[in-house]
Amino acid sequence: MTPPDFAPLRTERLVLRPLRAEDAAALHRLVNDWEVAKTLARVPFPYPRDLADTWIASTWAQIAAGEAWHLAIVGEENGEEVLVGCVGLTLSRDRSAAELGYWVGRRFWGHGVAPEAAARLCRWALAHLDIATIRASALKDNPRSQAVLRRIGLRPAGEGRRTFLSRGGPMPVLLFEGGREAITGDPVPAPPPAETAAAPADAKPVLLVAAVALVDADGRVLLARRPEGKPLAGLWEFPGGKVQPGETPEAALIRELKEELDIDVSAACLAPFTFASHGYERFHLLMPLYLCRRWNGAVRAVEGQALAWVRPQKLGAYAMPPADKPLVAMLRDFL
Ligand SMILES: Nc1nc2c([nH]c(=O)n2[C@@H]2O[C@H](COP(=O)(O)OP(=O)(O)OP(=O)(O)O)[C@@H](O)[C@H]2O)c(=O)[nH]1
Repeated sequence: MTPPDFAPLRTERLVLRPLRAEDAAALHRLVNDWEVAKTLARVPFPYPRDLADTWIASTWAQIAAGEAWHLAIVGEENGEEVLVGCVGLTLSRDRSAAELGYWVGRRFWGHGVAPEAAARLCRWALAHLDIATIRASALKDNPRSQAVLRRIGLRPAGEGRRTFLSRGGPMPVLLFEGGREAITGDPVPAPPPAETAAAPADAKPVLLVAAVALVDADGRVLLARRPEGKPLAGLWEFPGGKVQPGETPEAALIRELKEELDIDVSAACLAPFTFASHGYERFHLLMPLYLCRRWNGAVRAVEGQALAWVRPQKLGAYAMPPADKPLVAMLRDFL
């Protein structure tokens, strides 16, 4: 077997990449340490050397099957790549959630490696997999790991018991979970204009976003997937974006469609259809939705975002921001 094709994920200081057969010795050295093994559910102690080889091969099979992504966390020391730990996500049976796990070699503790690596993998997963939730657990006697989970945005979700191979039986754990809002952030509001300074302290700014349902000759609607790095990454939405100060919604759409999809649209081809008015946690979204059946140029994902032409009846199968739900129902009825 060979390592699967998986483009490494980079952070400021680390690279997350599939494990390699040559990592086995270093992996064994780091994980065959009671202080590390005692925090891990599926790791025996002592850890047999040949288990490292078997486990590495099993991670390749899981990535290839799209079931779990256990990656090496590597850093750089004196210009050389060094294995620091591992981070992984395993899909739940119904594939709607993934379980996060990680460990860091003792010599690398205290540098924020675990939150940096775990946050990166979670953001990747929410943007690229069809999951809505990330779950994790940490031993009750492991406050350091609990702090990591809180730091990446997961929230406490009760208590449970899990079998720990290293401890020889079930142990009490704290459960954590979080969705897109918690991990990739609530969409960030535009700063409120000066006139709203006198508004009540709890008033949310109103954010004006223009969006469009592009409809092709077969009656299919274009959805774009919010790319990694944006709030709510991984959700599917109608192309569009924030209306800038001094811009009309139509001008904003014409600009966004050129920037995001490389097509030219004229204001005359943007037919007002309906709007969304939705209270997010930190702002209120007001989003006119236009219909457009004519444009110049071939639709192209300029920002590398995934695109899908979707039949109206199939729109419900795509996870979309909560504001879009009523729009989808109206589109389905209309088209
Ligand atoms: N384009 C678009 N935005 C939507 C939809 N539904 C929805 O809630 N929104 C929200 O509207 C806001 C649009 O912001 P955006 O981040 O896409 O806008 P933008 O491209 O101008 O942002 P940027 O320049 O900051 O990257 C986000 O908060 C997004 O979650 C939708 O169907 N299409």
